[in-house]
Amino acid sequence: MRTAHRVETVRAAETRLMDRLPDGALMARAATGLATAAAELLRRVYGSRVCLLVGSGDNGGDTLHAGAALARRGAGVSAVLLSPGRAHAGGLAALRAAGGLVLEAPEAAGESEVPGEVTRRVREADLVLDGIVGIGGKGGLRPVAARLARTAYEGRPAILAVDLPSGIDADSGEVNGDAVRADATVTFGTYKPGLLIDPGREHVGALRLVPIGIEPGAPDLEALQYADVAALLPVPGVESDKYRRGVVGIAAGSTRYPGAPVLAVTGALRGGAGAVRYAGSAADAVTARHPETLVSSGLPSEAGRVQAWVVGPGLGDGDEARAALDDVLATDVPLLMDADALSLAGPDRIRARTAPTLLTPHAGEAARLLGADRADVEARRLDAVRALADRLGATVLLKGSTTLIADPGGTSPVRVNATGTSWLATAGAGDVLSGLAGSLLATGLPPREAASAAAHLHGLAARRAAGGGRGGAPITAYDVAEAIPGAWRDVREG
Ligand SMILES: NC(=O)C1=CN([C@@H]2O[C@H](COP(=O)(O)OP(=O)(O)OC[C@H]3O[C@@H](n4cnc5c(N)ncnc54)[C@H](OP(=O)(O)O)[C@@H]3O)[C@@H](O)[C@H]2O)[C@@H](O)CC1
Ligand SMILES: Nc1ncnc2c1ncn2[C@@H]1O[C@H](COP(=O)(O)OP(=O)(O)O)[C@@H](O)[C@H]1O
Ligand SMILES: [K+]
Repeated sequence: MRTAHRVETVRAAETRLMDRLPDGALMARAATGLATAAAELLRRVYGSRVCLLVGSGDNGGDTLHAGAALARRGAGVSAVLLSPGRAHAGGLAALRAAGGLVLEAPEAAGESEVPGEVTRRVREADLVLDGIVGIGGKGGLRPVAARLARTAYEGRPAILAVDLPSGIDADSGEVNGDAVRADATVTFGTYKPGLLIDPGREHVGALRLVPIGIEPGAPDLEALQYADVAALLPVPGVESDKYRRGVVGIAAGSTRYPGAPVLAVTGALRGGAGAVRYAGSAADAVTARHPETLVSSGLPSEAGRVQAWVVGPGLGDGDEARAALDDVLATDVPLLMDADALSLAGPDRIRARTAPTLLTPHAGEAARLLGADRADVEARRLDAVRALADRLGATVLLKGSTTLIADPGGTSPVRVNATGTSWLATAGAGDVLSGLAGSLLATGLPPREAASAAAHLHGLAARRAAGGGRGGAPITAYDVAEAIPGAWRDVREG
């Protein structure tokens, strides 16, 4: 499990530890880890050119100390102080003692006064360390810092962010204004939520944790790793039969959208349930693709027993859709609500449910349920997913470039899934996810676990289908569904 903690929690843990350690010990640990990561990025430290962007706080202190360590190993290190009078004194002394050069580009003097020497040092460095601001930062980059960051992208240096890319919000991943875009980030003690949630996450690059000994306790955010997901995935026992494995029902589709239920069924068939029932008007399309599906065209409750229902993909908003929705809302089996079902049901009827309920909105659907703007939801995903789970009294999986999963009540950490790829932004991918998650619900997993396992597998499947790494190729939602068994095997085999 990868865990992340909010700034408040990190600071409290830091205070507890500092009471037991000599002054500067934590910064020394952070700086050592940072210098090691910088050296790996540089490959050859001796003779390399390193430029430090240094703000007024301890983030600048870490950076100056790491710069001193690199200078002692033969790098040519220059530090650009953005608040010359307030730069970390110990770090500055260490850098000077190691032969580093100190330059100034005061924020107060403004963008037009940045000395040419500073611009040149940034542009021509092999590596720039972003020590402008860390967990003490508020808002986006100020103008001089923003300009130097731009100079770095336009030049040749690799950019290594210290603790977090300056300008992103550590707790939420919000980016208000300019923020550093790093090739790599070294974070100290624990991950910060903003490093794992978009839009902040897009600025992070390769992420590395340097342990410094803090014990921050229960996390605010967690990301499941292979072993965590493997422990959740149901495996049939020798005595299993299709009913004991769980039956999932899909209430989806309409004459206008006959394809969505096919995709949901495709995901469900690969999600661990022993059988998939389909209820709706697209039975012919479903059986044409999946003859193994148990289909019916009447109301869901007349289709036979299931252990979980999925309602919504391609349902439309006609009378049949309303009837199917009313029918499944009245059942007491776990229910996954997606797409049209979310807007048709509305907040009050979702809140009224007492059986386990999982909602899988994308940002637009979440915005409608919250009465907010889509852009606001995308900018503040963590707040949005928590608010939605609390207001609707249901588990919420918020889709998008970062998938977040929250239970109501705020007592358990929000889960984040980052196994996906932007190739997953393709029509119908959400329908596959709803079938997959519904299938896992039917096997007996609680909504939070079913949602986490489904999001993880779905993202991995997309990567397998698209071809991993930095490349990849366009994929269809069907390709994603077909790649689920491979992703499942990868997870179980570690
Ligand atoms: N906690 C730990 O366990 C450990 C923490 N460690 C390190 O300490 C870091 C936190 O240090 P910190 O608290 O001194 O805050 P930090 O982020 O350097 O900057 C705050 C200053 O920046 C300023 N400022 C604010 N917003 C700004 C902006 N947008 N643009 C520009 N400037 C802005 C603001 O001053 P202002 O100019 O607003 O008066 C404020 O004074 C942490 O990230 C990690 O690197 C490690 O050493 C080891 C253990
Ligand atoms: N940029 C992205 N990176 C990773 N995953 C993404 C991205 N954009 C969308 N996704 C994922 O793709 C799926 C799209 O679902 P959805 O928006 O419901 O599409 P549809 O309604 O067409 O099925 C979701 O699982 C979502 O998390
Ligand atoms: K930083």
